[in-house]
Amino acid sequence: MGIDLGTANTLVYVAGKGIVLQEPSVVAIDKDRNIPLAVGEDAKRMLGRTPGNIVAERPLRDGVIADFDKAEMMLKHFIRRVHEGRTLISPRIVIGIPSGVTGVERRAVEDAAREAGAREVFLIDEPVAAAIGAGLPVAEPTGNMVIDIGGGTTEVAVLSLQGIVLSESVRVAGDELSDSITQYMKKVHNLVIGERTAEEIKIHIGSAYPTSEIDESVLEVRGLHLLSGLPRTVTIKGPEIRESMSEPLSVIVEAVKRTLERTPPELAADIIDRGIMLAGGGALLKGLDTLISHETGIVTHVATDPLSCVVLGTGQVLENFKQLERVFSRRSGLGF
Ligand SMILES: Nc1ncnc2c1ncn2[C@@H]1O[C@H](COP(=O)(O)OP(=O)(O)OP(=O)(O)O)[C@@H](O)[C@H]1O
Repeated sequence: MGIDLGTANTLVYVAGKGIVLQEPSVVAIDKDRNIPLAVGEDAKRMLGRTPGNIVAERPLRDGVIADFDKAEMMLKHFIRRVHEGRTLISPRIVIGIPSGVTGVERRAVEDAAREAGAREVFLIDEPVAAAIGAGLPVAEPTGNMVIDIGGGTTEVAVLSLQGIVLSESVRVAGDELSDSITQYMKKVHNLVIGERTAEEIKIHIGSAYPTSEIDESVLEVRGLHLLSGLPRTVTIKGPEIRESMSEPLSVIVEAVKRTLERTPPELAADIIDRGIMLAGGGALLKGLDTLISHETGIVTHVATDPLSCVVLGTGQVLENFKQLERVFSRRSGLGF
């Protein structure tokens, strides 16, 4: 089983079957009895809408486990669901984790997977998994750059010969972009909006670079008016939302530039030839490829299915285990 245990979404790949589960990483708990009431999509619908005795939360923050018990509950639930309620046959699990995490954070993911029933747990650096899942020829002695923009972390990595040559991980990604929209709505429109609404605004009229489609679009947003305290609808425009996200976007662009500056010349030449690959849900932000291309002068592509790259990569590792185990344990973060 291959798992992308993400801040925003968890995906599971089963060898021979493909992706069998794709759910938001959210758990809703009955506080009185300490049992999960809902996990995944059902729990996400409860975010910000729960009465006092129920709490709906994300167990991961910035790509790492923030609440161990809830993360374990969630993993157990997903693994059981994949096994369709049958008794676990103690699977071997390959999990993608951000490359910049500490030893303690790695251990937390490994422990949660073991507690959830895994027989063997192997951790793979997310940029490596994303590159494999995006179809980059990572086995060749050529430089490839992948930028994986998830919910909590953005990872920029240069890969060659199946390993990470250099990487940088910043804890600014899709969720930070949504938070900037929330703050903007409050400050400029006096409108208090929830997490889900901010994400919907980003997906519908958010952009990183001007395009006529976005710049002419408007959206009606509902929230609570700060001054009157009453529900209100406000109309917003594409360009103001782009402007509201400029700060976190520049943090991502700077991380890419810093990584390029540190790249050895031969690999840098390869990256100029091959271009940069964008993966992760954040790659779906309109115009982000154009912004990175414009800022770096290097052609930038968006992976075919950015949200699935990491889990597809873990799946490929699983299905070619013997072949990849040798290479990964020697060169990068798989197994330790
Ligand atoms: N169409 C879209 N436009 C812009 N952003 C999007 C779109 N679809 C998803 N996202 C954003 O992508 C992010 C989730 O991406 P993904 O599922 O790759 O993250 P993750 O793997 O859970 O996070 P991490 O890697 O940080 O642990 C969220 O912030 C979400 O709002």
